[in-house]
Amino acid sequence: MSKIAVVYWSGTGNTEAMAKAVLEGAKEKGAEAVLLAPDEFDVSIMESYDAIAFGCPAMGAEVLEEDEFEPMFASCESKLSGKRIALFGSYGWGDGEWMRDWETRCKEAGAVLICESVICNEMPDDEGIQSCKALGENLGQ
Ligand SMILES: Cc1cc2nc3c(=O)[nH]c(=O)nc-3n(C[C@H](O)[C@H](O)[C@H](O)COP(=O)(O)O)c2cc1C
Repeated sequence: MSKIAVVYWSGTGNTEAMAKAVLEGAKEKGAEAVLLAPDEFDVSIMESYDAIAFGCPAMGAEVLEEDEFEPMFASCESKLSGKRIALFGSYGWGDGEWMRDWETRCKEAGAVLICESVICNEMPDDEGIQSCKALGENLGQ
């Protein structure tokens, strides 16, 4: 059984709704999957997961949330090489620049992005939830 971590930050619940759908998708594929906040995850436990979904909304000016998520993610970055990951998050008024920059960062760290990232404008609609579930299924199989 594969072990999946869904590590996310959410200020107003939009990315949280996405994370829950990712979790559901991974579990439906038989994976042992857990939802974790940034303070429950760091590089020291990264190795114990077969794959990781990272979720964070666009914050600041097209960046990851800076107080909790960014330090956690930065600590993992040096160990991302070869790691199977997927990214998701909600945004407001932008065009997804934060996600493009985040993907570039992951690729430069050598991570294996196993599927397309999922971005949703504010609260995910049904289609967004289905895309998040599919992301979880990809990770879980
Ligand atoms: C401080 C702050 C900064 C934000 N910066 C951006 C941004 O740069 N680009 C964007 O598209 N949305 C931005 N947003 C909008 C959020 O990404 C959007 O509301 C998202 O749905 C929040 O997700 P959450 O409910 O998971 O916290 C910002 C929101 C806040 C509160």
